[in-house]
Amino acid sequence: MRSAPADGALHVASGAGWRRGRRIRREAAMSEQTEVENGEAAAEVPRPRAEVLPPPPATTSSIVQNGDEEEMVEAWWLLHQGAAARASVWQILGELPRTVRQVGGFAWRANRTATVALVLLQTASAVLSAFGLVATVGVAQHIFADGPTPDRVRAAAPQLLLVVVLLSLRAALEYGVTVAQGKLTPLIRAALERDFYRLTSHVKLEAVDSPTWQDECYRARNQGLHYARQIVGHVVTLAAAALVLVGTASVLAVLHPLLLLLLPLSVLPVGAAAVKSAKARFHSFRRFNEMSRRTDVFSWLMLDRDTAAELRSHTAQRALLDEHARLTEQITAEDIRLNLAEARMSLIGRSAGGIGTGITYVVLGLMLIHGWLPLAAGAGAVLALQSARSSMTRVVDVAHLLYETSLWVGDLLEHQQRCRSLLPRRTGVAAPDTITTITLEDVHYTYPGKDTPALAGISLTLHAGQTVAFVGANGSGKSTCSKLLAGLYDPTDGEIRWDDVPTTHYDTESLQAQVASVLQDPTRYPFSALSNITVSRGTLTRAEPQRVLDAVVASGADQVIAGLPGTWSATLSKRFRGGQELSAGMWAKVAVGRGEYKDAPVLLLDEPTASMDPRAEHAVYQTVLRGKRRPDRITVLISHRLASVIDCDHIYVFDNGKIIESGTHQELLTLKGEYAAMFALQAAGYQATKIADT
Ligand SMILES: Nc1ncnc2c1ncn2[C@@H]1O[C@H](COP(=O)(O)OP(=O)(O)OP(=O)(O)O)[C@@H](O)[C@H]1O
Repeated sequence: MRSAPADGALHVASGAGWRRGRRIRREAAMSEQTEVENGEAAAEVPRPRAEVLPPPPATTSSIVQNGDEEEMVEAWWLLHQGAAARASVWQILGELPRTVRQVGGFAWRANRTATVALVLLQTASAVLSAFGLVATVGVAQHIFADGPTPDRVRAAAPQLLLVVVLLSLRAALEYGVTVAQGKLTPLIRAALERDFYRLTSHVKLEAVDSPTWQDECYRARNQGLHYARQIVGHVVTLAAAALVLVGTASVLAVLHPLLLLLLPLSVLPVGAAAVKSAKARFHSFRRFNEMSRRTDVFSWLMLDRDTAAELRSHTAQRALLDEHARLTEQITAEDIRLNLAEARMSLIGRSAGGIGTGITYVVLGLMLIHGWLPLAAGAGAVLALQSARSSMTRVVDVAHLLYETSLWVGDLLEHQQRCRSLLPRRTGVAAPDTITTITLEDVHYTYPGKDTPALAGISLTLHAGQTVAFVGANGSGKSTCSKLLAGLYDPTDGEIRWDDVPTTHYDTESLQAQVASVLQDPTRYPFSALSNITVSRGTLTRAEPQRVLDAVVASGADQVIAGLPGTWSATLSKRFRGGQELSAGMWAKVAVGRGEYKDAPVLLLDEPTASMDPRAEHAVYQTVLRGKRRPDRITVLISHRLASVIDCDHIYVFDNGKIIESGTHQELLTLKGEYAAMFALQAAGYQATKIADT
């Protein structure tokens, strides 16, 4: 690093020192300008590093080509889609106990009373179903008995009444099941959703940078949470159908033990057909989904407000419509093909089921002929077997659905577990709320998944009351360094110390709370103007009125907010009715106001005024940087407009993750290095205009 011959006095901490230093530096800047006019320093303008890029091909595809199914199948978001179609019956059955236990756990934690009620009511309903069947058989026995018809009907009447009572009771119990399920489902989903957002919004920034984590997160949110909503319903339906099957078996055993043998004969072919058609349905669903996701991209581009202006200005609507139409045609053809395939599958299923039923009735007939079974019991058996067959179909369908659903929910839970391991450091020690020095010692930082470091040995010391600037070419590491200062990343090597205590000693979040960052591209919160300021102190609903006002006056956002209908309560987003749209410069003022309101001992400003008009920029520098609303504050300014860093106490010039020069503006000009060259280039632009004007 080329260091300017700085003496300690240049690290001005007092207000008087700041102003004196400013005057001296101004004079130096003016004499430097003369040098620029002579064209001396301009000769050292750094050359951009060159990479050789070959020319592109003449034709290209958008996001999907005909026949690129392989790529679609392997897309990460499809991980579990169609898993039920691929799994064997044993795999599906093997997963069931675990899933039921898991869902039971969710339900128990969400609401114990509703869970107990659900289990009891569901079981009672199944028992009533079985009794209902027995009562129906009783009715049949009377109807098929010997004697005159009026007598037989009269004899059947009490049993008939019992059937009606049992059915009504069952309806009441099922209502109870629906109510308990209706309570549990939203509670479970809300609990999972709360956990999901609590964990994902707290994980280290590095994790958020990782594409793998992003993929997982997207999948967990879009699929996991979606399926979590359905899983209770699936378990309840499966339990109901399975209990009815058990009830039916008991009824058959009561009618005649031999009838139990007829049960598998009747339900297994139906079950096999249901397995086949469920697999076909899942397979088709998966393929259909893959394709519609592609069209969604185009639909979104054509509808979204953010893309609307550019789309029109490029007159690119036609190109997008063509791609959309091409994909829609493929989807339509696929849709028709799948519908026909499903129809064929259903025909095969029904035929298999029909054969099974035929065999059952033949056996039943033989039993009746040989007198093994009274006619009335035979009629009851027909009813029982019919109910068993429809329950079996339901069991198979729901078991498939539940299998796939449980994979997605399992994915969500795994993601949550991973997030727990990615939470920021918790040492139980809070960072101090006043800081005298921040020292970076040989700090290295490499972004996850990258080979080259973004910071390669940064050493510097920042003092309370100082304003320092980070300058340098794009991608040289300035923002990364400020993020490390903000506690958003930890060095991969080297150390950061606050008053000689390594920052790893403190809770990460407590460090972050002591740093106000105004980032390059500030977040445009779709909240009220007031919440857009208070959010920096971790609240959207509570404000310290005078402090808010001082902060927005300092940043110039007071004029922005005063001009909004509704002022403080105006919603800053057109996405909501009555919302207001701010310009980029206005947003920048709001963001600086937000940083000021935090009133932290460290303020990091990453190109805060890039989109502001010259007057607004000047005002921000006067109040935020020079006005020193907090005299003990360490302020770091990142800027490409070198005119704005002239007055800083110290300037660090970054290049390729290293500091190559540092000093005051004057010292750096004297050094005639990279900074002097960049400054000369910018100053020459203004100078040329001045000369042309005169
Ligand atoms: N989140 C990230 N993940 C991976 N690499 C990143 C990330 N952010 C920045 N980088 C890389 O780190 C290097 C330094 O980037 P950084 O944003 O710190 O530069 P900068 O000096 O602030 O640039 P600019 O002046 O353009 O804002 C660059 O090579 C950049 O591509």
